[in-house]
Amino acid sequence: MEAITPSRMRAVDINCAYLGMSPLQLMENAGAGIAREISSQTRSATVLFVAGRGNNGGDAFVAARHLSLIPGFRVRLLLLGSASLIRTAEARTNFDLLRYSGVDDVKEIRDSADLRSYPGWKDADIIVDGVLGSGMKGLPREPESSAIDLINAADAFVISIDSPSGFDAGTGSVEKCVRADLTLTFHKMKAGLALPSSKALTGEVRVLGIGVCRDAEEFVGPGDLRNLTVRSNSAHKGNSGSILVIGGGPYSGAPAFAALAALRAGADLVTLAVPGSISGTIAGYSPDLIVAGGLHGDRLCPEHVPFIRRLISSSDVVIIGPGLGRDGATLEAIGQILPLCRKAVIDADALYQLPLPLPDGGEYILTPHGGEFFRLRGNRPGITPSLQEKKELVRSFSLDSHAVTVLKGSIDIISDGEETRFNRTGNAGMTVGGTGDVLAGVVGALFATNSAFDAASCGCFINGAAGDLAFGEKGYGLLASDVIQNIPYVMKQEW
Ligand SMILES: NC(=O)C1=CN([C@@H]2O[C@H](COP(=O)(O)OP(=O)(O)OC[C@H]3O[C@@H](n4cnc5c(N)ncnc54)[C@H](O)[C@@H]3O)[C@@H](O)[C@H]2O)[C@@H](O)CC1
Ligand SMILES: [K+]
Repeated sequence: MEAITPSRMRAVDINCAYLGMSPLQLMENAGAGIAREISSQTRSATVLFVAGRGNNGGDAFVAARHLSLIPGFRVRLLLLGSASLIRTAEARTNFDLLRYSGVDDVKEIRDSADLRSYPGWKDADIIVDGVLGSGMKGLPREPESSAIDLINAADAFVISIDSPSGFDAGTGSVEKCVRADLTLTFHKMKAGLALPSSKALTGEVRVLGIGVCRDAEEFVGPGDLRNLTVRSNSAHKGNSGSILVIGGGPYSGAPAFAALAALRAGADLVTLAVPGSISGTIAGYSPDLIVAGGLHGDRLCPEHVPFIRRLISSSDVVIIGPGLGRDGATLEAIGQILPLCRKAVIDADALYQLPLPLPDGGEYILTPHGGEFFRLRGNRPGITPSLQEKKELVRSFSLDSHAVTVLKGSIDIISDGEETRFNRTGNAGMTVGGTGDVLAGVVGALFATNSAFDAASCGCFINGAAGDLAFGEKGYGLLASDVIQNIPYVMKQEW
C-alpha cells in the first residue's frame, strides 16, 4: 500500500486549495467519513469527542455533528481550551455549527484540573481522539498531555482521527501517545502508521478517502514549493548556492538567460564560463553576471577543461549546455566535464550525443524538449504517445540514465525513475527563444539546496507560472527576459 509523508500530505492539501477545493470541503469529507465508520461499527453508543484547537479538532466537530443526526447515538464534545483559540477558519466554522446541532453537550475545558473532573469520561462507550494530528510539533504540552492520559485511562473503545495524538506519523516516534483501538487516517496511509511497531498505538488502521482531486498529487503545485529549502535569514554569501554556467559560443544570449534566471531564482553567485569571443558581450548584458575569463577561442574545447575543473570545484551546481553549439571539440569537452560535476543540469546542446548512462558519482538533471528526448532515447515513437505513455517513457529513461529527466512540453513530465510528476503552468507564448535556458537556470538554482527531483519539478512550476505572469502582461509579445523578471513574484507569492 502506497504511503505518504505528512509534509507531502500538507503539500497536497495546499494543492487542493490551488485547484479550487476549500479546506472546508476536505474537513467535511473527513468528519463525515469518521461518523460513517462509527455508525457502521455499532448501532448505538455514547460517544465522547475530545477535540484540539487545530484541524484535527475540526474533523471532530464535523464528525460530532454528523453522528448526532443518527438515532441511537448520544454525542458529547470536549474542546481543549476556549473556542476563541481555535486556529483555523474552517475549524471555527464547524465549531460554531455545533450549537445548531444535536450534540448533547459541548464543553470548553479551561485547564487540566477542569479536564480531570469532567464526568463524561466514565460513561463513554467510544472516545474519538481529535486532539492532535499532523500539526503536532514537539512533545504534547498541557492540556493535550493530560487529555492523552485520560483517554488511555478511560474504559472505552478509542478511535483516533488521522493518527493517534502524540504520534509522529512521519517517523513513528512517540513519547506520550494515545493507544487507539482504531485509527482512521485520510486520503492515503501515512508512512509512520504503516510500521509494524506502531500497531500497539494505532490499533487497526483504515484509510478514508476525502475527495482529494487526483491532480493535487500528480501535478506540481504551490504546496510543493512550500517544501523547498529556502534561504535562511542567517544565510551568508554562498549559502544559497553558487552556480557555474558553462555555455555560449555560437550564441551568447542563452548562457546569459540561464545565469540571470538562476540569480532571480535565489542563487547567490552565478559565474559564467564562456568562450572569450563572447565574454565581453555577456559581461555587457548585466553587472550581475560574473564572467570567468580564460576560455580563449570561440567555442568550448578540451583544452579549457583544466581551467573549468577549478571553477567546478568552487560551485554547488553546474548548468551546462545553453548556447554551446555542437562542434565535435565542444562535445568532447562536455564528455570530459560531466564526470567532474557533483550536481549538474544538462540542457540544450549538451544533450546532443550525451554519453549514457551518466557517471555514477554525480547527480544530474536533464531538461530535453520532445525532439531532444526522443533522440536521446534513440527512437521516435511511430504515433504520438499519450500523456500516460510518455510518463512511462520518461520514468524508464530516467531509471536507465541515472538522472532526473524533465520532458518539457505543454505539460512537463518530471521523473527520477521512481516518482513522476506533471506540470501544467506555462503557455504557448513561451515558445519564444530562451525560455528553455530560463528553466535550466531556475532548476540549477533550486538544485543547490534541494533534491534533484524537487528542484526539477518545482523549477518547472515556477518557470511556467512566471511565464503565465509575463503572458498576462505582454501576451504573445513576451520575451524570455520577461519570464526572468517574474520569477521572484512567483517564488514569494503566498498561494
Ligand atoms: N488534507 C489534509 O491534510 C486534511 C487534514 N485534516 C486534518 O487536519 C489535521 C492537521 O491539522 P493542523 O495542521 O491544524 O494541526 P493539528 O490539529 O494536528 O494540531 C495543531 C493544533 O495542536 C496544537 N499543538 C501543536 N503541537 C502541539 C503540542 N506538542 N502540544 C500541544 N498542542 C500542540 C497547535 O497549537 C494547534 O492548535 C490532520 O491531522 C487532519 O486531521 C482534515 O481537515 C482533512 C484534510
Ligand atoms: K488524533
